[in-house]
Amino acid sequence: MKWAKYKEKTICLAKLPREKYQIVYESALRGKMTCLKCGEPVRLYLGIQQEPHFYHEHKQNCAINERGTSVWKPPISVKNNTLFHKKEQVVASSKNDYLQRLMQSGIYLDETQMKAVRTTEGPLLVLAGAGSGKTRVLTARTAYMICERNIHPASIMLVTFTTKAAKEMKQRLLTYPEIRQNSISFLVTGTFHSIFYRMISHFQPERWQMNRLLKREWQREQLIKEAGRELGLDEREFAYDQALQQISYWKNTLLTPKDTEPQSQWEERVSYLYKRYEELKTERGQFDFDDMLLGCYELLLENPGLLARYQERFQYFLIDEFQDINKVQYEIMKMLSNHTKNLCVVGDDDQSIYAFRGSNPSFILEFDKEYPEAQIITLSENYRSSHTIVTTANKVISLNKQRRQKQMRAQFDNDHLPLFFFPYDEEEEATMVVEDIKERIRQGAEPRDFAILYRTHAASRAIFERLSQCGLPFIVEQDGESFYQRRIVRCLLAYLRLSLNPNNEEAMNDLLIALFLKQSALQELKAISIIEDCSLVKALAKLSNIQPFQQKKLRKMVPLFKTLAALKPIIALETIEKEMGFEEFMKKRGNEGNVMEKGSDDLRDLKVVAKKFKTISAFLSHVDEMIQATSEAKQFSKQQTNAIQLTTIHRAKGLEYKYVYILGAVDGCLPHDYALDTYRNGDELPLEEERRLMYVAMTRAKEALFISVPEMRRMKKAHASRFIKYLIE
Ligand SMILES: Nc1ncnc2c1ncn2[C@@H]1O[C@H](COP(=O)(O)OP(=O)(O)OP(=O)(O)O)[C@@H](O)[C@H]1O
Repeated sequence: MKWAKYKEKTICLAKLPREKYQIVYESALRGKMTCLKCGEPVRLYLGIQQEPHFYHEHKQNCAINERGTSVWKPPISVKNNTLFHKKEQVVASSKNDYLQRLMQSGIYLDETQMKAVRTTEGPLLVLAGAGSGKTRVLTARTAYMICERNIHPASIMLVTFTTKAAKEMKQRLLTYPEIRQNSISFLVTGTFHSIFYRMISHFQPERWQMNRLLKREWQREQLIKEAGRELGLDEREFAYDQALQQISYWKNTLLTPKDTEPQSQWEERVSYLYKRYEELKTERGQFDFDDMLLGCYELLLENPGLLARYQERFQYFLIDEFQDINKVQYEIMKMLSNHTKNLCVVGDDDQSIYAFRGSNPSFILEFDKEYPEAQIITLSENYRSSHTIVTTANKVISLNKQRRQKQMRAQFDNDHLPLFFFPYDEEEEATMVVEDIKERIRQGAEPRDFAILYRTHAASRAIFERLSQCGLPFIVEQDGESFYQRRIVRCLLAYLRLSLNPNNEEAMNDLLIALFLKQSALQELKAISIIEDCSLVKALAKLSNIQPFQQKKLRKMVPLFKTLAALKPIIALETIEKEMGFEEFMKKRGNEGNVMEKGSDDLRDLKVVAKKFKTISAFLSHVDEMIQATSEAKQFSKQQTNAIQLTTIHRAKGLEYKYVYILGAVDGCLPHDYALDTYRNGDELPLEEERRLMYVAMTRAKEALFISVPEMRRMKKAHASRFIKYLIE
C-alpha cells in the first residue's frame, strides 16, 4: 500500500519527499498512521529488499487502487562477472604420517596450506589472504613441528596479535592428535608485549614491577597533561589523546624525542610533550606499554651475552598478523631469530590497518629483500566467503598500488550477490538495516549471525539508537562512549540544558570551555549567583576577572539562553553555532591538530538527531535515555553471546559473520575525511589504508554482504565511496 492517513491528511509515498520517510516510519510505529480503507493502524516498511510501503502488521493488506511511482532508489546488486568454478576437493593427500592422522581427525589442509605446515626450516613468508585459514596453518604447523619433527615445544616462540588469539590457538592445539597438555605448557605463546615483558621483568625485576605500569589511558593522560601545563596548554582544549597516539607512534618507530622531525606547530608541541612525558615517567620510575618493547630492544642490544642465551633457548619463531608489526617489534624478532633464521611470518598485506599505531606493511612487502633466501607461500583459497563476496573484495583491493599481487578464490557460491542500498541519511540507514535484520531473524536467522560495521564510533550513533529501541539483543564495544558524552557534544547539549534550567551546574561546567573560561570560573559563578541571587547563566554576565571584550560577549549572550528554550532543537543548535560563539570556538579548536575527529563533525551529527524533535525537552529526554542505554548495553554485552555485533571495522578484524552490513560507504566516512585530505596533499598511503579497511570489512561476510550508500551525510549531499563507486555505476 502506498497510501495512508495521518490525522486528517492523506500521505502518498509517491509524493512524499525522501527526507520525510523516517518521520512517517516513526509516526507509524507510534500507531499514528492508519489505513485509507479500513482505518486500522498501518506500519511503514522501510527496509532494504522491497520498495517502502504501508502494511498491516497482523492482517492482510487492504486492496487500494494506487498510482504513482515513489522516489525510492532500489538496491543494486553487484554483477557477477566471473563464473564460479567449483574446484576439485583441494584436500591434499599426504604421505606424511602426522598430517595423515590430522586429516583423519577432520582437520583438512589443502596443498598450499600443507606446504606451509611442512616448511619448518629457514625464513618463510605465508601470505594468507582473508579467510584462507592462517589460524589453521599456524596451529597445524606448531603441532607438526612438535609431533612429527620432534622439536621441543620450549624452543618454539609463537606470537599472536591478541591474548585471546594465543589462548584460542592453545585450545585448538589440544584437540589435535598426539598433542598433550604437557607439551603445550612448554610453548612460549602470547602477544609481543606479554612475551617481551616476561623477558625484561626476569632480568630487571625492580625496574619493571607491574605496579609501575601506566596501565590505563587516563594515567598516561595525567602525566602528559602535567607536561602540557608547562606549555600553558588548556587541559580541555588540546587533543591530548591524539598527542599520546603520536608519541606512541614515534616510540614504536624507534624515534627518540631528539629524532622527531615535527612537521607542524602541533607536532612541535607534541615533540616537547614527548620529551617531558619521558622525563616525568623516568623520574617516577614508571613505564608504559611502549616501554616494554623498547626496554626489551635495548636489553638485547646492549647485552650480547643475554641475546645469545635466548638464541640458544629459541630455535623456531612464528608470528601471526605480521602485516601489523611495528619497527621495534620487528627489530627484536630479527635479533632473536638471527642465528637460525627459522622465522615463519604469516600475514596479509591487504589487511594492514594499524599504521596510526606504528604498524608498517613494508615489513611484509619487503620480507624477501631482508631474507633473500625466504620461501613465499601464498594461500589464496578463501574458505569463508561466497564467490561474489570474494570477487568483489578482490576488485576493490586490486586498486591499491602498495601490495603484493594476489587473488582469492572462493570455495562456494550462493544466490546472495553483495547488495548496495541507498538510504536517505544516517537515520534511515539505521532503520533499513534493523528492518532487514528483523526480517531475517523472523525467517530463522540467529542474532549472532549479524555484524554491523562502521568506520568510527561516532558513525554508530543512529544504529545504536534504533537497536536500543527495537529490543533486539546486540553487543557493543566496552570502550565505546555514548555519542552524547563526547566532549563537543556535551558542550552543545550544555547550552540546551541551561536554556531549560539556568542553574544546571553540570551543564555549566561542560559549557565553560566553549566560552573560553577556565574551570575555576565555576566557583566564581556559584558565588555570584548566591550573592546576587541570580541564576548561574545570569551570573555569566557579571563575571569580573575576565577581559573586557569577553565580558561584552557574555553580556550579549546571556539573554539568548532564554530564547533558545522556545526554539526547535535544530534551530537552537544553529543559534548556538552562529549567534552564541560556538562557531568561533570550533574554528579555534580546529587548529589543534586533531585530524581524525573534528568538533564540527560532532555538531553536524548532533543536528541529524535534533531535526527529529520538536522541543528541546523531548530532545534532551531522548539524549538521557540513550546515555543510559549505552551503559546498559555495555553491561549486557559482557554476558551475551547470541547477539548482533556492533563494531568498528578495526575491531572486526579476524572475525566472521553470516551477514555483514557496512554503514556509510561514502567519501568522507569510508574513506575517512582525513585520508582524503592527505591524499589531496600528495600522500596516498592513508587512502590505501582506508581501502584496506573496506576490504577487511567486506571479507568478514560469509554468506551475504550489504553496503549502505546514504544520499546525505551530516545533512549534506554525500557521494558514493570512491572504493565502490564503479561497482554501482
Ligand atoms: N583447508 C580447509 N578446509 C576447510 N575449511 C577451512 C580450511 N582452512 C580453513 N578453513 C576454515 O575457513 C575459515 C577461515 O579460516 P581462518 O579464520 O583461519 O582464516 P584467516 O586466514 O585467519 O582469515 P582472516 O585473515 O580473514 O581473518 C574458518 O572457518 C576455517 O575453519
